[in-house]
Amino acid sequence: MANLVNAENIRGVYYTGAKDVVAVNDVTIKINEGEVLGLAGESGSGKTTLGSIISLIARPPLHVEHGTLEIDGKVQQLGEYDKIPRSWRGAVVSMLPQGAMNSISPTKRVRQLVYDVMRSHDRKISKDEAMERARDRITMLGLPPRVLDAYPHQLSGGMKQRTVTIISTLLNPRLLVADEPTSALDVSSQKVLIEMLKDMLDRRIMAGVIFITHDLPVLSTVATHIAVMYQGRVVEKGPTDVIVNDPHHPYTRALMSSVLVPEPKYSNIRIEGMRDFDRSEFEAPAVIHS
Ligand SMILES: Nc1ncnc2c1ncn2[C@@H]1O[C@H](COP(=O)(O)OP(=O)(O)OP(=O)(O)O)[C@@H](O)[C@H]1O
Repeated sequence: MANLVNAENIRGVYYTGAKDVVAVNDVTIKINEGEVLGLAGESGSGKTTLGSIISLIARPPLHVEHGTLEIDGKVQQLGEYDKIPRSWRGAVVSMLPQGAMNSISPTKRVRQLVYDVMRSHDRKISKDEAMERARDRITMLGLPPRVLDAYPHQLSGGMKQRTVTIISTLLNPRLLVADEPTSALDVSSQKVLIEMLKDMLDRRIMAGVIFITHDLPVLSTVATHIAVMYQGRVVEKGPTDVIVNDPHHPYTRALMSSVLVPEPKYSNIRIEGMRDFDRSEFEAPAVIHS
């Protein structure tokens, strides 16, 4: 499969005024076309920070000290003094932030949100054209066109999340970074959203996805590959079945054994809290499976 994304040597630090927090520490990840890379790791391990840097939306107090992002062979330096072309945001890489469905303006109908997104990229687009394109996309992905006329509160949680996902990909980004898109949904709405994301990939609406979640069972159904983060670093990365069934790094093994709905291989293992471990154990070198 063709290479889609090379994100290399990314270092992101929060300058807090007191002690700086190194949230992403020299991380390199690669994604091929058609892949869903799941980012896993405990709270605070740096998943959201890495996602925001790759989506080009890092803002102070977060500073990108260095890193490069290559998408489809085009290279962009990510350092804070490097100018990022407007055309990359939303159109080359788009982020669906955590809680997006609850942060959309309650006073705007979906059609207005759609127009705002389309217009941010193409100042000349008419309302009619924006609506026509959105209606086509919404219908193609199995939602009723009436969602365009709805206010956010009129949609169910699952419908709202599917709608914001569609809006965030209206510009056909090459890469979608979705941060905890399923965490506020019930199990059946999670399933529908995951099916829609897969459908969008099949239809080439986007060419690859970074899917950030705490939820390892969800990740094993959606991700083709998983990268496990621990204290700002990727400690293990590989195909999903290898990470789930044969993890090598001690932290990945601990993370997998903490899953409450374990894979068969883990069903007889005592569930161990992360606090039972000596953290120095996790300082083992990163394991990258091809
Ligand atoms: N605005 C901020 N200022 C200072 N430190 C921050 C800020 N935002 C995040 N951090 C710190 O950066 C580190 C990485 O946080 P991040 O939110 O990226 O982790 P995460 O793995 O996404 O966690 P979660 O799963 O809880 O969202 C943590 O130590 C966090 O406390």
